[in-house]
Amino acid sequence: MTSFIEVQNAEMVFTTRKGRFHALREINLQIERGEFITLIGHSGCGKSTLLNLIAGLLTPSSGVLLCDNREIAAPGPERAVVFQNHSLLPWLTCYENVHLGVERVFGASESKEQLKERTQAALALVGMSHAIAKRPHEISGGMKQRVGIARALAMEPKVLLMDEPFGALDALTRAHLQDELLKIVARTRSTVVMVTHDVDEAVLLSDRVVMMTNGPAATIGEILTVDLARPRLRVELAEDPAYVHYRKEVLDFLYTRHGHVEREAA
Ligand SMILES: Nc1ncnc2c1ncn2[C@@H]1O[C@H](COP(=O)(O)OP(=O)(O)OP(=O)(O)O)[C@@H](O)[C@H]1O
Repeated sequence: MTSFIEVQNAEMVFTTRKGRFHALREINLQIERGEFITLIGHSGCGKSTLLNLIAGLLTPSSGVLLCDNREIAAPGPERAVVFQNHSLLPWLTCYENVHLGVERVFGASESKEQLKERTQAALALVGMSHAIAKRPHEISGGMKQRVGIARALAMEPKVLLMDEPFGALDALTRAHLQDELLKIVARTRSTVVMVTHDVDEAVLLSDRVVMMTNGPAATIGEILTVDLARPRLRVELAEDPAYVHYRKEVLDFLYTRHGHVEREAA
């Protein structure tokens, strides 16, 4: 039986002005429904490339990707993407930004009232009901990111793909949104694949941490299963020996076994 998401022998070779660049090699990954997966690795190793392959924004040079037994050949509403820098349309209100996605997915099958309810419910889920009439420039970075998450969730995607969604935020806002995301995902039971640079974020959120080797021709080095009970509370976890152990495993992989090439050369 195949898993919910299957990446089978995926290779990614980019054609650049300087020639061919082999970004990813032999990527094999199985993700089950409802799993929270993070992709971690040094800058430039190919995390976003792998996420974009799953999103259908890129096509692999060879290999196959499947979602729910169908080949991923293009982007689709069942795989919503949240980027690091929110991608809200600046001339639309928060409500309109979310409604746009809702209309695209459910516009043909549901009434205007139902679309409105979906939009309002998604904004309520991320605690943004108070700002529905505001435009992106009138709200903070953390709030914009929440609206971006609301837009993605409102489309009821089977998979939520997130590329460093909290990377541009200050530490406190980031921690707050991580906690919110944990609660939302517990409610929606979404399957999530998230790119991160942050070891604590990876361990706190994930069922499995996919650790990538350095590029070029990067691949999956190791996969760490994080067997910590949910709900997870960051303050309690900080001193939990199991959490400390998982964190060290990821740090060892990144800085001992696969230290960044630039540092090694130095
Ligand atoms: N469209 C493209 N054309 C050519 N090379 C590309 C393209 N997209 C990515 N690359 C190269 O592929 C490699 C992997 O890039 P990618 O953005 O996936 O890495 P990343 O791990 O997400 O990096 P970061 O953590 O810095 O965001 C890099 O060397 C990058 O320069």
